[in-house]
Amino acid sequence: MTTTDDLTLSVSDLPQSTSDRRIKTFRAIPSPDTLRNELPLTARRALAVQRDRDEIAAILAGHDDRLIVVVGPCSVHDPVAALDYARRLAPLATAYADRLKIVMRVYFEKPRTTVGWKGLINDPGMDETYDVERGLRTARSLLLDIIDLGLPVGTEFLEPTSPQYIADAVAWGAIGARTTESQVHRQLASGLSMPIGFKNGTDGNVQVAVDGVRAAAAPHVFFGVDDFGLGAVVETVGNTDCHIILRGGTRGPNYDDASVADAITGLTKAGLAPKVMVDCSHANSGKDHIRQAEVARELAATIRASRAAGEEPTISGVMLESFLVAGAQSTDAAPLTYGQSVTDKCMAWDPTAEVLAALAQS
Ligand SMILES: O=C[C@H](O)[C@H](O)COP(=O)(O)O
Ligand SMILES: C=C(OP(=O)(O)O)C(=O)O
Repeated sequence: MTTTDDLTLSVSDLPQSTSDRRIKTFRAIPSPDTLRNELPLTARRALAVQRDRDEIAAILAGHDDRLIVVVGPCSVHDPVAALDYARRLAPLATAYADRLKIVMRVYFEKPRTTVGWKGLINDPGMDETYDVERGLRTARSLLLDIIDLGLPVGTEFLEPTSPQYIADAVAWGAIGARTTESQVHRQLASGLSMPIGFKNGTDGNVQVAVDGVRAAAAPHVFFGVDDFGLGAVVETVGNTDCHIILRGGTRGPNYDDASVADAITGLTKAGLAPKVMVDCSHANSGKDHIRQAEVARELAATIRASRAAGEEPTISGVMLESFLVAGAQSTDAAPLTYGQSVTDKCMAWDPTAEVLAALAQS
């Protein structure tokens, strides 16, 4: 816009636009409503999601003494392999249903320490073509297929507006270590319809996760988009089904008895339920997939000891990074190994099944 004051400027003084100087493009994508209508949740699936959310919330509140186990790949890059994994997991979820609440990890958005592949929604081809529309469609379609196998799905919420496209199908969510202190993510969690776990910070700080749980329990007003993709002011009621996840940190693991007791003290002081989920991967395993199984067995022994002593275990959930094939490969491996992670190293299927059996016995 030009004002009378600007008329004193010579043409050579006129600036270029000061907006969007570092934006290459804006690409339109379908609205959440369009995608949800194209790939509907259906009443039967919605009933399953609601039942799973309620059961998970009851475990977190101490009203159900089963153990939540969030298990699956670090990230989904190949929906066929993810569904293959889900077909193996579903019978175990049924077999152990009286002792474990198994939730499949179906992570589409990856927070990076610096740069790297940001997940299937952002770049489904893993080739820097960033076909986000395809990524959203593939992600939603996979979630529906997994629900149809009878498995609840868990995912990390990273982009503040992507939940509108998939969250109706999600039974449990996570806010990661790199975003647990972010106001934007705490506000987001306050409006999400499922229980949400806040990871401790990458430096091992657990208080930031406790603060995240408290912040998410409160109502918030913030910027967002509505179901039709229009900018909107979002008002939430707060989410009281949140909990913390111990994932270790730069100073080492934090799943030992003393660290768990410290975390419980922090939760109690904050007036929150004395329950934690423990991530057996990340800094609790030194990102060593073999070590993950050992961590899980140690946790199974701790839970068993609490029960033997007549105490209610404070560990109400366990997380495992697991895929069909052990370890990890680079996103540009050619050819890619079917069923192997392209982000963090994962446990293979057989040790995963053994660990699930050990957890069920705890
Ligand atoms: O869980 C996955 C990774 O630990 C997380 O996304 C960070 O990955 P990066 O350190 O390889 O970027
Ligand atoms: C990124 C993850 O973990 P964290 O936030 O604990 O690093 C993850 O669980 O995929």
